[in-house]
Amino acid sequence: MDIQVKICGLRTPEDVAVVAEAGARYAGFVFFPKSPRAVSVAEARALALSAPVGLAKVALVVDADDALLDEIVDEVPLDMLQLHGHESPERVAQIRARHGLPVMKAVGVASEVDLPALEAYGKVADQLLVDAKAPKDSVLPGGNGLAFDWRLIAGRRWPVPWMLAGGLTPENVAEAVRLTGARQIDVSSGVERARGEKSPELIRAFVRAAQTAGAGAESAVPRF
Ligand SMILES: O=C(O)c1ccccc1NCC(=O)[C@H](O)[C@H](O)COP(=O)(O)O
Repeated sequence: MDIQVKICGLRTPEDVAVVAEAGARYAGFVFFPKSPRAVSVAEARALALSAPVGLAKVALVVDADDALLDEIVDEVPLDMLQLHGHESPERVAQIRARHGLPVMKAVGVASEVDLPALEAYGKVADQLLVDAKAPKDSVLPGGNGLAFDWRLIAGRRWPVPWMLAGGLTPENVAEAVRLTGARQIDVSSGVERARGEKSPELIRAFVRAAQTAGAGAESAVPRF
């Protein structure tokens, strides 16, 4: 089973190069001013232009208005928009129609009651990001390095591709893949040496661990 990895919160051309060399599929740029990983539109443009072919560029926004989205989409060569705020299903559909880019909607999960939202967003988004719900007092709606109970989604499937996120690390990603059956994995805090600062060693270790977990899962499937 091929596991696709997204590394989120890249801020330097070196981050982008390491992520690509390590074999990740997606690179995420955060447009949320309060984040230690925030980049400006101009910075994101330079980062996206430095990305090699095959590395998909994702813009992460939080309840962005049309003006900001227009600016980002006009300036930054992108492959996907990640909506990480309280965007309603109607707003997701509107953004998708307006910008002509695939849209991934992040949904925070802490308990069973959060799961129906995944069904609702699965009808309007191109992908889902199944993430840990941010604590109420958190400044950041995501990227807090917190995991949720993966057993909540074990065996569940949605009508669109989805990524697992929240508190993943090189050490726990194999168990997360085993429990959830995720084929796409997203990480930010777990590959940082300091808040907002990516570690090349941790990025490489994470991608290796995720891909090894995927290969293990494949070999468990009987071949006839
Ligand atoms: O990373 C941020 O600073 C951030 C800010 C605002 C909204 C979302 C943000 N991050 C989301 C992510 O990086 C990931 O998609 C995901 O939540 C995993 O984060 P982590 O638990 O840190 O691995």
